[in-house]
Amino acid sequence: MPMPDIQQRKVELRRTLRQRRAALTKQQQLTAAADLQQAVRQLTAWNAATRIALYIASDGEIDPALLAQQARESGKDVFLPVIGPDKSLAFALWQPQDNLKDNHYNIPEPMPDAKRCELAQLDILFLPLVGWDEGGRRLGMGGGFYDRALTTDSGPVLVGLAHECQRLERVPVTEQDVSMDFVATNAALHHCKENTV
Ligand SMILES: Nc1nc2c(c(=O)[nH]1)N(C=O)[C@@H](CNc1ccc(C(=O)N[C@@H](CCC(=O)O)C(=O)O)cc1)CN2
Ligand SMILES: Nc1ncnc2c1ncn2[C@@H]1O[C@H](COP(=O)(O)OP(=O)(O)OP(=O)(O)O)[C@@H](O)[C@H]1O
Repeated sequence: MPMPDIQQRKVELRRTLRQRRAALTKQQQLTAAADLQQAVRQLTAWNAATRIALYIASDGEIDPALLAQQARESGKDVFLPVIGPDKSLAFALWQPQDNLKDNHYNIPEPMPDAKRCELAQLDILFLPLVGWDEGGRRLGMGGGFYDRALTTDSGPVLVGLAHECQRLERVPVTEQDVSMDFVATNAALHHCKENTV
């Protein structure tokens, strides 16, 4: 399929899936966020991890705030994505008392002076996403931020966080799209690596 068709298809799927998660009630969101913890606890890498990155939920995304709290309680450092002027993505330390500042997309991020962590030093990277499939293919918000940041093979375990209702039969991807090792949802931990072709 030529590239423009894939991009167009992604635009349509984003619209559908964003509407679907926006339709979840506050109560459904709270239940999903609580249930997400069961799935994440099944990750082998979770117990030993000392540095993890996640995100501040926006636009109906499943909320990893409880995970952040749990991580800190077990002594892990929690990092958040910070968008650079060159559209790069860095990861900055997020401590509960920290003031955050809204980025261009009105998503709060740590201040510029917050301690950074190299991607290679993270143990687990939890990714926000709009759509996912069993093969670990990821449809994001369309900025390409994570794909550009994840161009090297070595790095953290990549775990997408999502509502089960954001699942697609197959996410259309290009060569630049980075696939995930796992997807943790409100219903299960999906192991993706063995399914990728
Ligand atoms: N919670 C969260 N944080 C994140 C991401 C994410 O997907 N979720 N990102 C993942 O990459 C980065 C931000 N990427 C984003 C890309 C587009 C839009 C967005 O709302 N786009 C609007 C157009 C806004 C505009 O350009 O003014 C839209 O599509 O409607 C939001 C975040 C870094 N932080
Ligand atoms: N490694 C890369 N190098 C340069 N450009 C890239 C790279 N990866 C993605 N892009 C570009 O970024 C744009 C958005 O890509 P895509 O639609 O895959 O974003 P996304 O994964 O949905 O977004 P995000 O990761 O921010 O949630 C596309 O124009 C794509 O070509």
